[in-house]
Amino acid sequence: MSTTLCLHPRWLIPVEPAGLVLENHALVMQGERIVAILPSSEARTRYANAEHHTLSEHALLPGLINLHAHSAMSLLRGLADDLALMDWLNNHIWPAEGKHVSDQFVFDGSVHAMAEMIRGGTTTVNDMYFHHEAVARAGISAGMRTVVGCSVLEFPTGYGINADDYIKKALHAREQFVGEPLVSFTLAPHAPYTVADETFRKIITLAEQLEIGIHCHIHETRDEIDASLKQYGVRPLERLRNLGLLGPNLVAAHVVHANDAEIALLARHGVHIAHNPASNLKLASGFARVAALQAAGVNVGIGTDGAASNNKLDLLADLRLAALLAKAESGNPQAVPAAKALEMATLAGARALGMDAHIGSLRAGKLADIIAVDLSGLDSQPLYDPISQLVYASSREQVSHVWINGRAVLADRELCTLNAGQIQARAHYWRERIATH
Ligand SMILES: CSC[C@H]1O[C@@H](n2cnc3c(O)ncnc32)[C@H](O)[C@@H]1O
Ligand SMILES: [Zn+2]
Repeated sequence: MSTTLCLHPRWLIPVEPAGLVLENHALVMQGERIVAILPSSEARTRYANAEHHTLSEHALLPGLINLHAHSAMSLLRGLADDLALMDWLNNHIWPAEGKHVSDQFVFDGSVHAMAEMIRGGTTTVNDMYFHHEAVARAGISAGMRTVVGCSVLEFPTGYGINADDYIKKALHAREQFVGEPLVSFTLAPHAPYTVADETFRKIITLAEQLEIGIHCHIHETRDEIDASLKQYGVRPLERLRNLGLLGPNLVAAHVVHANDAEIALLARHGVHIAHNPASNLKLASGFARVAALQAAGVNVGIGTDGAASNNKLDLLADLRLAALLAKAESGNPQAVPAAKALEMATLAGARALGMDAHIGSLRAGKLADIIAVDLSGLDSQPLYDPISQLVYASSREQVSHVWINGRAVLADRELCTLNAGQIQARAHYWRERIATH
């Protein structure tokens, strides 16, 4: 019988229903699951033999879900800054990836990113990269819930040769991790400008057969739309609709540029959006119309994108940015209020991944992906509203504890599953290799 852990936080924020804050309540977990949320006093009698842990000045909430990341790109952080997307990719990132990306690079970079994410309260990452087995192994080492997005492009990158080869590698990788509780797979056609119609059709069929999701960069820049109009005579979203890609198993990363008709189209097809506010600002891609998307009923989660375009992997910072940007972009201070921002980084992400029955909120029966944020410091005072404090005034350093699938991966701000010193050493190793070649 697994041990029973009973957490007694100052504030318990289940996220579902939005805005609810429970005081004098406890959360009970057993094995990988939350088994009860009940008044603290009742928990102490009903679970008298359990391990009780008081978090007297902390908020307890569901783990954050990073809906769009390229974890291994942590090793390319700061390599090429202050550039627009296509210059950044064509002239800097793709050449560097061509030279350096290997199984070991992806494992080291992914572990590094996961350590950083866990320390900031992220418990699930929806990744998209190469060397899928290495990403999955990194997730298992970190104890992090990992959705491995298997990239598909038409051209060689050092990992695959052509679209069929990338797809073959994706299917092979997926087979290696069947039954692994923390790891799942998606097919990740890179973008409309790097993937041909025929490949999109193959991916749609395969995803349907395997019952897995699709993850794709879409409408990230104006250049992408102009190029599509020139090559295909239609904007990318119309092309993808015609191909049959739009549906509830699609996570569309970015969607910075969408007109009213396209927003209605996304809503009609139940497409999920991974909004990446920091990356969109840094690459000068533009301002996603988050308020309009949400008003139309589109589910919008939050991603960091890779550390080479963010340059941090700090979801708490980015959910604050998402809330602030939505207000400025829409001219409406009520756009994305604090509780909505928190929902975007948790439950909306879970919904986008088809995992909302299992993660994304604190509820009996769900998996125990949980974080504690210390609100005792002067930066959090005076504290009128813990959700406001979390979203508008907290920083990643305040994340004190993280459990994933019921297992402690951060305790009193110390990593439990990973060795920070070793991760640093690997980062130095890669820095030397990359900077001198
Ligand atoms: C197919 S996933 C890996 C591939 O995508 C590149 N990439 C990283 N960030 C972005 C972005 O914001 N837009 C488009 N492509 C991006 C990454 O360097 C890999 O080559
Ligand atoms: Zn990306």
